[in-house]
Amino acid sequence: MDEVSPSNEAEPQAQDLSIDVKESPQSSLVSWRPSPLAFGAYPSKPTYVYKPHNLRVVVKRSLVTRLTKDIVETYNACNPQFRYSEELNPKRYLTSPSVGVLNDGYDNANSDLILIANFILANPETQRRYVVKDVLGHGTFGQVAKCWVPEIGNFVAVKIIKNQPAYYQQALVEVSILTMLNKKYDPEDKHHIVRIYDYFVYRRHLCICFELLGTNLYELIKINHFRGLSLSIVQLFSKQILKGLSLLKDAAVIHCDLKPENILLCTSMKPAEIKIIDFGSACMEDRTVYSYIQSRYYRSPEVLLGYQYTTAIDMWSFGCIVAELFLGLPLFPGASEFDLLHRMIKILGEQPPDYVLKEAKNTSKFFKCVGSAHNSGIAEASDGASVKSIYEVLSEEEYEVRELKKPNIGKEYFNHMNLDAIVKNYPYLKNLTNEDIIKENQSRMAFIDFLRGLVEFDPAKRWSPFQASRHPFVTGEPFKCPYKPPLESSRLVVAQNIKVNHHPGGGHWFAAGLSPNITGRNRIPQHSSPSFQVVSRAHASSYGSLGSHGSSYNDGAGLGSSYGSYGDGGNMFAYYSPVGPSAMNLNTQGSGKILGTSPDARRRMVQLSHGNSLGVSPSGGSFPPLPLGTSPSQFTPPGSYSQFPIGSPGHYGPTSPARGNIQGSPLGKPAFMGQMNRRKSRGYSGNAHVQECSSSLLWQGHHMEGSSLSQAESSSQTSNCPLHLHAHSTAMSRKQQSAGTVFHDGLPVTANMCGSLRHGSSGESCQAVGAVNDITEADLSLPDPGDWDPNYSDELLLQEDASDVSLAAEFGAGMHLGSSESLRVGRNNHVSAAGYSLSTQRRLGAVQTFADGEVGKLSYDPHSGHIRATSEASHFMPQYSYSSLSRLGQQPTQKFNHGRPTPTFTRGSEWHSTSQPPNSSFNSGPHSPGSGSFINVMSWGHRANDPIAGIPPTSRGRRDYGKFV
Ligand SMILES: Nc1ncnc2c1ncn2[C@@H]1O[C@H](COP(=O)(O)OP(=O)(O)OP(=O)(O)O)[C@@H](O)[C@H]1O
Repeated sequence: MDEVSPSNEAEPQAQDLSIDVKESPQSSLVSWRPSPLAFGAYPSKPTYVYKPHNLRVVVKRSLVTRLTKDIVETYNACNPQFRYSEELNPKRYLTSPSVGVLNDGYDNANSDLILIANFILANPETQRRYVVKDVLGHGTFGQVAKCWVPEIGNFVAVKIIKNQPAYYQQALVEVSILTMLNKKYDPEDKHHIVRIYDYFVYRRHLCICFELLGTNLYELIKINHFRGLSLSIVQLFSKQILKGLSLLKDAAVIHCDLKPENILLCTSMKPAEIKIIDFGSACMEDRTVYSYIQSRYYRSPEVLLGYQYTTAIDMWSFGCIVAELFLGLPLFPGASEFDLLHRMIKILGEQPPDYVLKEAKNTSKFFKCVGSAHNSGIAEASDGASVKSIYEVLSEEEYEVRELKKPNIGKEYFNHMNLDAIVKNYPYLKNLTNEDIIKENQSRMAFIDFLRGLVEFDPAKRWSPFQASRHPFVTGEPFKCPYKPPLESSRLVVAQNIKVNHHPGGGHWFAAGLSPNITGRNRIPQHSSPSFQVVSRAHASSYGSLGSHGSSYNDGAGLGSSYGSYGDGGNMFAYYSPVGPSAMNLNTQGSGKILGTSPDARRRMVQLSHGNSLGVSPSGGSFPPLPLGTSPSQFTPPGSYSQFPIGSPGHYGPTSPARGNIQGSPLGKPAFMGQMNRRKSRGYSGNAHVQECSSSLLWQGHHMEGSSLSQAESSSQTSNCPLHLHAHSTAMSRKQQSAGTVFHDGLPVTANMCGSLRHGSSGESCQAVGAVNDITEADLSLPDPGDWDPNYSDELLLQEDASDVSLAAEFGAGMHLGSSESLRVGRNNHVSAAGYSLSTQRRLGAVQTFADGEVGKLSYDPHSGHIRATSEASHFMPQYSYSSLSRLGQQPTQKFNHGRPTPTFTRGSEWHSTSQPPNSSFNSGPHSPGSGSFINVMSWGHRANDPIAGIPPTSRGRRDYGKFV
């Protein structure tokens, strides 16, 4: 506030008398020093003279500001003996646990770099500094920190990968794919794919620098109390996601983990913009090595059934996401794969086509054959109408007999178990006029038709991003009749090399796609659907190898170990060398460095110089590229040298590393299992995870029972945790007093809908903690999506979300990717062309710390819901996520920002287990919890007044695979 200050002449006296003296902007630049008199007796009369002609406007700093900003001087004024020492400052740890046990004490037991506030990550090559300010999230791969870049004057997000070779390897895939997408396919940043700015190795951690984004769509739904968003917002997001997906299709990249958590709001865009993140599971379309991909709720039928998959699986996930955006709840919240499939069949009123079931490797797990062999192929008539299939889905009992275990079945959320009815009967906003309702109905009809083209069982009939983007729901054209998509051209992908220079390992990349020396692998497999029409054309934007040889991750010191894998069209090789020279910093005689070096000369890869090594396998074809999508599991035990065939997509026998004859993992068997689990059974339920794992994991030729993991999980999941307590105490439950929307003649008759929240008691919470493993959807209740806030507006919600976030959009000057190319990074920004290659020298510590014992102890971390290796009790360390609810000006909620993965259904667990299911379009059927009631009745719908603390602060537990590090 501007104030009038005394004259200049009087100022010195005034300063002597009080620290509350007014300062001019100029004087504030001069360091203010409190005088000892400031703490003396207050003078009885002013000692300065008021002279009107010397009046000037000054800005007054508050007493608190001065005392705290200049605290050291204040202390000195109080006590001249006081000496400030930075070392004595208490550290604000951002990583949990914060005890350094690995990597010379830099890493915790989870191999995460221990971060404290203002920790500086530095790119050793460019000297660019990233000052860690907060942790944004946690994922399988490590931590994502919000960092300030002083050089640029802006924030970025830095993903700090765990210091383990498996994660390092896979993170390199993310770097390479994202680099390719950014540079080659989307140089102008128009396709809603996150921008990658930089990457480097710091204290043995690969650090990947991204543009800073905002809240993810799951958090957005959560902030909205799991009420769906309006169709106009769903349309807006759909359009943008489709842009991203069409880019991925052009680039022949499958994201493999599309879900609301991996779609983030941009921080500064108006209208709201979103971007797709997390390419850590992505793979090239012709390198579909893994059979267990996608988070369960968003898992496509072909992945579930073990059929060959393409970019079409992302379209399925996309369909699930848009449905969830509208409904506020997942469309197929399967507690197990069996449950997932049954939900799909029920809601869609169909089942996968016979041609898929005939070839899929898991068909017998879920279906029985009820027709004769000669009937095969008549599952679909020529006019497209389905005829009786020769396959019938197993009942629960039949499944149990076959698999010797009961399938996990989740709660049924929807009263109406078919897609059309679920959407049509979804509660309307209150106070809509008749005209609004008619419009809404029309939009819903278009939306249903849109969804039907996405969650289509037949991958060959499922719409492509291009086809979907022409749908009236997206274009906004009037919807009159079922949409007939334009004919989609298929493409012949032409191999072309893309090189990502200056890989942190030094030099050439391991392959991230095709290599010219791999023949016959650069064609996207076509589905053999009777209805699929292919018009082949040359692909304008061809893609190819991002590199050409295997990789390893290793200490620079001679005692390090080297890991690597590489493959070709028919085989994939993996190797491990316990004493291999550093793969990350070995220089060959040429300009390049070696990745994947083994002490065995036969396995050593010769690095070709950058200039001429595009797409060429480094050793004359002996070490063909590592396919994108490398799994942490691709490591072999010390000294071993394994080989397992890759095969083509869709051939899953020995194709997946999960089924390969790898002899073991340097991380230890449990570690390997944990890593495999990441790939195997993403979803929510820990039980389901174990179940899925045990049913299909083959390792060393044995059937993996999963029991050890199961035991580990269950025995470790009983730990109490204050956070959990908190989470449950703030969990909401609901009671829907009356709700229901009857669709009648196109117009809904909206019943009186209201609901309430209550905070669970701590006693209940304790129980819930103890039984965390038992928390399944069946125990959970729902928020009431029917109890709408008449004042609610999506736009307001989005505004709120974006309002408090530091912007990264201006970032860019000087940020660069690759070595010599100018790259646009983020909107409005250009990166400089200054090259940076990364020094990968391990300056600190000589030996990589991957001892079996360190990773072999499983425990359940109730903070995060992760199964993790622990060596000691984790710290109870609150963190306030940048995307946490506290950003909305609410009571900050304690947040352990470990990210989403959890072996339990944490999303569901956010609701109180005794609450009553809604009456509206949500079912209280056989799997629903019984009746319950809200205590402390609170209005549910009024967002502005909602106690945000009532929303559980827990991180997003969205996967069911065990976290193992
Ligand atoms: N660019 C970004 N800006 C803001 N937050 C981000 C950004 N990238 C990641 N995050 C946050 O960090 C979390 C983890 O990131 P990400 O999904 O990339 O990690 P991950 O280890 O690959 O996770 P997953 O376990 O899903 O594989 C995200 O959910 C998000 O909350």
